[in-house]
Amino acid sequence: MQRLILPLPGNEGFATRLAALCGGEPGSVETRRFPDGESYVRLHGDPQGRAVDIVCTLARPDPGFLGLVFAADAARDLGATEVNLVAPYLAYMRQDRRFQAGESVSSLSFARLVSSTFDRLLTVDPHLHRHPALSALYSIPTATLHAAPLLAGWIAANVPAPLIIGPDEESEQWAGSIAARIGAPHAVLRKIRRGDRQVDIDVPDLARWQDRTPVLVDDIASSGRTLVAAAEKLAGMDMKPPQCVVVHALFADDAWAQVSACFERVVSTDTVPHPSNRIELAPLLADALLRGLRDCSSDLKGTPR
Ligand SMILES: O=P(O)(O)OC[C@H]1O[C@H](OP(=O)(O)OP(=O)(O)O)[C@H](O)[C@@H]1O
Repeated sequence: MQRLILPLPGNEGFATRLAALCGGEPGSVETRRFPDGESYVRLHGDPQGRAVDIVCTLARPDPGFLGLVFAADAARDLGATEVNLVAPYLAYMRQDRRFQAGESVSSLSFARLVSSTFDRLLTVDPHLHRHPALSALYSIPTATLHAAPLLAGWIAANVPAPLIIGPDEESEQWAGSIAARIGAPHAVLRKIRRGDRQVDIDVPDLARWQDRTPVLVDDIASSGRTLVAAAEKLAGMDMKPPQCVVVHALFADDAWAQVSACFERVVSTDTVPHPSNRIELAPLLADALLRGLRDCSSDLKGTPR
């Protein structure tokens, strides 16, 4: 039986492409607020006897999260054989430990809530720096997809003679893998985060790459301070105008204006809808759904709830 693809509001475009690519039936989720502010949710599409994939990217997750839970519970009540969360961007991955006494470890709390609601989770490049895999946080099977090959393809097709640059030590994995795929050199900067919007960047000597176009690659652009600080340092080094490719285009508040002013071009994947989206990931996710969420990454294990 065809899968039922149910997008939460704002995810319709991605879900329509996904459904077309994996042969699923697109449905919809109607949401509104009752006068007292509580959430109303109604599914349009019949979950009875079929796998249901609820599509909801989790950028700015707080206002819609209860509606997402209600939609999943409704699909299960109405006979879905399994209820999966397709979250191209996965929220709450950065507060993954107690940095100061008394803080909540929101990564773990959020993972518990999602794991108690869904059977499986499919996502793209979760911000996993201190945990080896999503299975360290989530108790349901999780499938992780990686955008690096597509980022590499975009850079190879659009930027002649690139120098791939990761803004911090943790981005070595991205920068190294993208550079290796396209036969380009890469460099990694040093970042010290001093606060939510305070970042210091040190740049190594890049003089031997002055004939190349610097391309910053990162997983997330949120406040944009990492990218702005890196661009400011590069500007003082007589390099060619830099470009930037990110996976998850969160661009909080005025970040888009700040970042786009510092780079010749900024592009992103479509995990979060944004004017910078140029790299389409629906085919990657559709392929994962067609394979039954198998073989996406090593952390697809555990028992569906
Ligand atoms: O746009 P911004 O607000 O600068 O946020 C984006 C940056 O933050 C994340 O790393 P982070 O500095 O949080 O380091 P972490 O790997 O220790 O979480 C991410 O990998 C980006 O580099």
